[in-house]
Amino acid sequence: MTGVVESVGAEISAPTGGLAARTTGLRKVYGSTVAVAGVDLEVPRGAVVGVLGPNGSGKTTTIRMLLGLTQPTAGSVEVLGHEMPTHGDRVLPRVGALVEGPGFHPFLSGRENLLRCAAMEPALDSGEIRSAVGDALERVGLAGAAHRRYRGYSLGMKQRLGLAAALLVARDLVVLDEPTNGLDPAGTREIRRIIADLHKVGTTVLVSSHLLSEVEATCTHVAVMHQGSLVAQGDLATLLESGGPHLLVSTADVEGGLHALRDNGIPAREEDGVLRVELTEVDPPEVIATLVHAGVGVHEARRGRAGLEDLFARLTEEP
Ligand SMILES: Nc1ncnc2c1ncn2[C@@H]1O[C@H](COP(=O)(O)OP(=O)(O)OP(=O)(O)O)[C@@H](O)[C@H]1O
Repeated sequence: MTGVVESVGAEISAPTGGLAARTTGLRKVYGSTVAVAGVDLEVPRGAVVGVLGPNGSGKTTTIRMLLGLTQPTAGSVEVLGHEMPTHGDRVLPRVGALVEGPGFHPFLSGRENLLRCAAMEPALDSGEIRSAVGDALERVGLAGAAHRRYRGYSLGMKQRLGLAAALLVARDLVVLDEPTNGLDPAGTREIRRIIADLHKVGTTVLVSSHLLSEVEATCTHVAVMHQGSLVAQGDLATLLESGGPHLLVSTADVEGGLHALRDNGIPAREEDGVLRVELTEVDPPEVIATLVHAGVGVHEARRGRAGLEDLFARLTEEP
């Protein structure tokens, strides 16, 4: 995966309805394959939205259509208040993107490639190009390897260069397709930090991932894709709780715990060797007090977050 940045002409206009991007009935069909099956995606302004889904669920195709890189079979796309791809020339300079596809010259160095990208950024004067490139290389941790040919870069270094290109100038929206692909744990942490920094300054970020843990660590909102469809979207906290808040209690005496809770009118069941207590009518202190009072030792009690985890497990378990 290599990076490519979209550019040209900077201008600010407020997107409608507090959304930085929106798709309506977005669909893409390749022959007999329905890659994207009518997606209504909403990307709130200022949010970090994680597009989550197993391989082949349509994340990249959706992102490519959002950026005007792939023509939809049906449906519409609005980015920063403008129809895409019709108004791509107005919108794309304000959008930094790291997406799959060829973008860099194999025989040029990382720095030379980035200088070429920077020369196409309308927001950069020629006098600002060198320092913008230097800053971007520093920011993604590639300054030390900037003189080396792109051809010899590892996947992780290619990812970093793509990200550097996306961050050459301040953007209103940054779109990252699987940005941690090929990165080691330290590189993954750096990407998280960069996303957090973008969020702090109010940049909207749309980032795809097939890892729930990745999305949980970085995103304020999530959109879950499965077989081309959007099966859930919303703010992360709400989705995580959507299966109903519950408490998972580890104890050596599960049977005793079940009796103690049920005797006190607290519905509970065993789940994978621990007690699961729905928190609709009781709160965690009451559950723990009931168990302790009955002489059932509590090793650990934690809030379960069934909604998104269950949903995502169901998606990823399918062949
Ligand atoms: N250019 C293409 N031609 C034919 N089929 C395609 C093309 N691009 C994507 N597809 C198919 O569309 C479906 C969705 O692919 P897409 O790359 O959007 O999924 P994804 O969720 O991004 O997967 P991954 O996590 O593996 O990148 C897949 O079945 C894929 O094989």
